[in-house]
Amino acid sequence: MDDSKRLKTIDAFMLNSELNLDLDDLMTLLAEAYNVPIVLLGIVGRHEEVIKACHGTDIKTIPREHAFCNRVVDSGEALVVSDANEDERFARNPILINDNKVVFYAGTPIDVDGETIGAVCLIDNQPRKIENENLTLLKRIGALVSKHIALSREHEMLKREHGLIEKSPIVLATWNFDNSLKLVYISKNARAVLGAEAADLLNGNIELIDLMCDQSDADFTFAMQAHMEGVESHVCRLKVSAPTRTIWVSMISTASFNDDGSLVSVQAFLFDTSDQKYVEDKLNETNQRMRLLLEASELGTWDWNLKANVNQVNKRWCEIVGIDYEYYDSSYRYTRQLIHPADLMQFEQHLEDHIAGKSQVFNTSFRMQHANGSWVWVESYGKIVERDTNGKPIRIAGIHRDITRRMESEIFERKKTQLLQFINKTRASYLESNDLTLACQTVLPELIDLSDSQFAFIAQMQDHDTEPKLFIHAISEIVWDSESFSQYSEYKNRNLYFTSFDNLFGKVIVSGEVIIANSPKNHPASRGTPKGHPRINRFLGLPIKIKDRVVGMIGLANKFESYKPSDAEFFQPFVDALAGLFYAVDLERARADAEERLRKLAMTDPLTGLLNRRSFLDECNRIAQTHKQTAVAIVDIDYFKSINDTYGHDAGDYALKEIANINQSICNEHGVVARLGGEEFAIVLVDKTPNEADQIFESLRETINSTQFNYKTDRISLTISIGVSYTMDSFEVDFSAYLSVADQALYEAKSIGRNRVCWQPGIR
Ligand SMILES: Nc1nc2c(ncn2[C@@H]2O[C@H](COP(=O)(O)OP(=O)(O)OP(=O)(O)O)[C@@H](O)[C@H]2O)c(=O)[nH]1
Repeated sequence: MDDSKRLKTIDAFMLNSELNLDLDDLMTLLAEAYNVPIVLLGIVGRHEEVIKACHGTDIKTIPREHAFCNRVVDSGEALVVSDANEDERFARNPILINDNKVVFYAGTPIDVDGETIGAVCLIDNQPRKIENENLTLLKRIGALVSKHIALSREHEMLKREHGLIEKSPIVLATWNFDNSLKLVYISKNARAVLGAEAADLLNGNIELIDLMCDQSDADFTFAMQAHMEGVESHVCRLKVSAPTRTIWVSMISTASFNDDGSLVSVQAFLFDTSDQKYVEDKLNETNQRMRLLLEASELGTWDWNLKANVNQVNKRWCEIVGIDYEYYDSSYRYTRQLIHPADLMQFEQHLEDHIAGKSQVFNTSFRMQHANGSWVWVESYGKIVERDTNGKPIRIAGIHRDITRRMESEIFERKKTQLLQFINKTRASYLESNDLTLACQTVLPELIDLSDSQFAFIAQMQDHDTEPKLFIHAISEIVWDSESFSQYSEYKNRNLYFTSFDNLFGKVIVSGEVIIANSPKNHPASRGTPKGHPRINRFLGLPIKIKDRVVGMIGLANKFESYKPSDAEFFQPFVDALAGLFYAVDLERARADAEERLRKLAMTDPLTGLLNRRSFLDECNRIAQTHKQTAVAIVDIDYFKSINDTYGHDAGDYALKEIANINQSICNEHGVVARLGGEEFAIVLVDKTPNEADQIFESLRETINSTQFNYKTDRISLTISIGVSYTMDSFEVDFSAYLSVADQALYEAKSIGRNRVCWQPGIR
């Protein structure tokens, strides 16, 4: 059968000798009453029956399988065996008590918690009978013994519990209420814990409240009063003067009440928590010291609850950003909106990394907006200080340090270095490309970056023509409609000019002064922006000057913060560098113009503007590279000396210029015309057959022959003679030699009557 439940009821102490039932006298009484030699009380365990009280034997245990009582336990009923010898269930039972076989047995069950755990039995070594009423009496005695055992067990358990408490540092106390609370129990360890004997406390020699010092007697009275007023449980901490030292005792008390709500009793645990209090005090002290230290060290503190999204800060934190502590809004959203937009992403990335466990600490620097509108640099250092049961961070705490001064000087130094590099880059770019526009375009993005602006342009004045205008070397791409698009295309083609100066940037040019407009629409010079143009919130115009003459400007717009005079000062070296470059470019341009003029002068005949002999020969050699058929002619005015003589030298000059013009108008499109000197011209015709060339020369001769040259009041008629040489392959030809050949043909023309075209012999 399954007797596990029953065995559970018979716990260890019931089987061993610890539980002294003190029932041996009862067993003797029963032996006498029933007139039997042996009476015993046995508890049947898993393997044996343990005799807990007996009369007439010293036996301690009986193997379970031989125990008659086991039958009682199995059936839960009383058992009477009048003669075991006659009963086949027991006939071969080897059990002997006092060397005698058990012959008579009458047992009644012992029931505890509804389980039969053993039996009280009468035993004899002779057959006997038992009257019914005697059996009933035995059963009643069995029931009484059952109760006694249950009570003994409970008593033992309580004793153990109390024993435990008495060895522990926890004092258990009970007060009963009868008009007032009276201490009716206090565990013995009161002496060890509170330094007063339990007996003294119980009989009133010592009052518990008298042990308490400072305000603790009031706290104790308050606790008891609270229970009398219906409070069920209460916790307080009491300072107690124990004989050797003062201790801190925590008291947890609970009250029990009648159905009508009237107080019955109060039970309390009192335990020494001095160590804990010491640690707490130390912690408070440390915290206090930390707080003072933090305040003295100018550190702001923050404590951010991630769950509630609330950021608690101290006064100093508020001071750093100029906020009144009383009006501080602890929502994280508020803190977030104080952070500079340019720093926010980095700030949140650091935070995320720390929460995700990627960094040991959260440590970053960023700008926060001060209540006065300026930006302060803050260094933040924090750490997760609390996690939930799943290990998820729920609190981060840290400190803030105002590092504005340090950062501003660091940034200023860094920017200064950047500016120098930037200026060098501009110069190097110009020197490398000899292209100022390209140099300006190259550095424009860095200029925007360095000035924290959104837009910028670099422009140079061009007033070589009558209308002054501003040439845009470089400008941010701002396109919002087709017109601005074509403007930007003009810029790409290096053809964008600003011509109107009746506006904000014009003011820079006209006044030659730095213009700072942090609210441009309110500036008197502002004419607004075209419809569709991105908003210009802030503007800084820097004039570029050479010896007080404005030669250009830099325009910067939409810095996140206000432009300040210090910005203009900061960029002055760059402005000067640009002025230097503008000056260099102007000088270079003037030098190139002069050179070009000189070159042209060296190449041309001053009277007629035609090429001179040397440049004519150069031109012929150039032509020879690409053209094969070339006719070379020398044109000479007939009897020119007599023109000079008759009409004067000026008239002669006039005639020379007129003939030069006719030469050009007829021959230029076919080749090159030059004046060789005196009244002699040279003409080269290219890609013409001898006949085609001859027609052109003939037409030239005829034109001059039929033209009347009017000089002042004089009517002058002229003729020319032309000598022509010709080559089919002009490559590597010596044109000086060909000129000589043409000269010979000219001589021929002169000698046979003038006003004619004569060819090199053998060509036509
Ligand atoms: N007005 C003027 N006369 C010049 C210039 N250069 C040369 N002459 C003159 O041109 C004249 C050339 O005369 P000649 O070489 O004798 O020849 P010609 O009178 O044209 O006679 P043929 O060539 O034989 O028909 C000289 O009187 C020069 O002084 C010039 O630049 N201007």
